[in-house]
Amino acid sequence: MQITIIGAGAWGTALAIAASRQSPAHQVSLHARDAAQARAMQQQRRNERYLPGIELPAALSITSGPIEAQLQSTRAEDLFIIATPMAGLRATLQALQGVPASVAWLCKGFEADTGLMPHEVQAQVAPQLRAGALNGPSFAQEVARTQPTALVAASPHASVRDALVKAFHGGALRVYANDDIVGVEVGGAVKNVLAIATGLCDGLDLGLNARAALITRGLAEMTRLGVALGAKAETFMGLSGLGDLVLTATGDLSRNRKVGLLLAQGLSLEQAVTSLGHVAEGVYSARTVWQRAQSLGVDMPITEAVVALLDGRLQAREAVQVLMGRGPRGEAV
Ligand SMILES: NC(=O)C1=CN([C@@H]2O[C@H](COP(=O)(O)OP(=O)(O)OC[C@H]3O[C@@H](n4cnc5c(N)ncnc54)[C@H](O)[C@@H]3O)[C@@H](O)[C@H]2O)C=CC1
Ligand SMILES: O=C(CO)COP(=O)(O)O
Repeated sequence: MQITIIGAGAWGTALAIAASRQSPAHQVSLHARDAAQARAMQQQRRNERYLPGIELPAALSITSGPIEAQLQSTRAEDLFIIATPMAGLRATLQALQGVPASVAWLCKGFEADTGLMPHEVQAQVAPQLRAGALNGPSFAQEVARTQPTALVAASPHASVRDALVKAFHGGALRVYANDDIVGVEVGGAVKNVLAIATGLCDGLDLGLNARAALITRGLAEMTRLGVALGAKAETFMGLSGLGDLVLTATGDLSRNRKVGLLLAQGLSLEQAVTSLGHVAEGVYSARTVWQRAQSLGVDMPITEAVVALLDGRLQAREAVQVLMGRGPRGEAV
């Protein structure tokens, strides 16, 4: 099986390492958009910019240049992984149009301009692809260090789910299959917005009770949106819902949580985003998640407060007051 990972950021690099270790029978290549970065990785056998301190396996090949050049000999049993942020998904899918292989993306968000979920972007630009998403609670650094991790392979196509399991399941990685791609993608997008909120909550020292309340009520609003979009409610109790929400909201490796912590310290959004050196998708998807919820009549008060904060319409403590000032209601989702 040829596995081509497009995007040499933290997560693409970690999964390329994991796939290389998984089986000598798999040929794995990691494609960087920047030729200089690719050359540095080839020489140093590390990705110091995005995943410092981790050795790249000798069998992993590093490429760059137009991806179209690598598509000619692609077979149905091969796998392309799109490891760019959401902002790069549309163009990468366009480049992969017509490949016979399975395709899966790793990005977690709603497209900033259109509000579309990743599989909806694919339906627009490359509807003939056999495609899906690989999600779940998974910090790149831990996967690269071979720490135990469970992922979820989501696709309406059994062959795509199977290709993802074949490529990554084994050793320290477990890959569960799920055909509810809407639920998996809503979980992945909304948990980033909620992680900004919990980072803010912890940065303001509001306490453990407040954090538990945010996570639980965040899960309720994530589920409401997902069900309104056609997802199964039980998906939100799984790896891409509760699992990734708990990880990202409480784990200090999260870039989205860090944005909340930095905003609470008084940094501007621009200062917070720049200081990360990595993408924090919640910053770019919060507004579209909120707009999509509004268009469906779904109540998402935590997301609404995060959007007001990111837009500069509310200060951190005012956002807390708005949430605490809401009237009483029943707990049911
Ligand atoms: N880092 C992690 O632990 C995890 C990240 N993800 C998701 O995977 C996606 C990628 O995340 P990371 O690798 O961590 O990001 P990163 O910030 O470490 O790296 C981003 C990579 O994408 C490239 N890139 C940036 N904008 C691009 C564009 N418009 N077109 C093409 N390439 C572009 C950059 O050159 C870089 O190689 C995000 O959507 C993130 O939410 C999902 C699970 C875990
Ligand atoms: O999606 C992730 C873990 O599953 C990574 O979260 P951050 O993008 O917030 O670091």
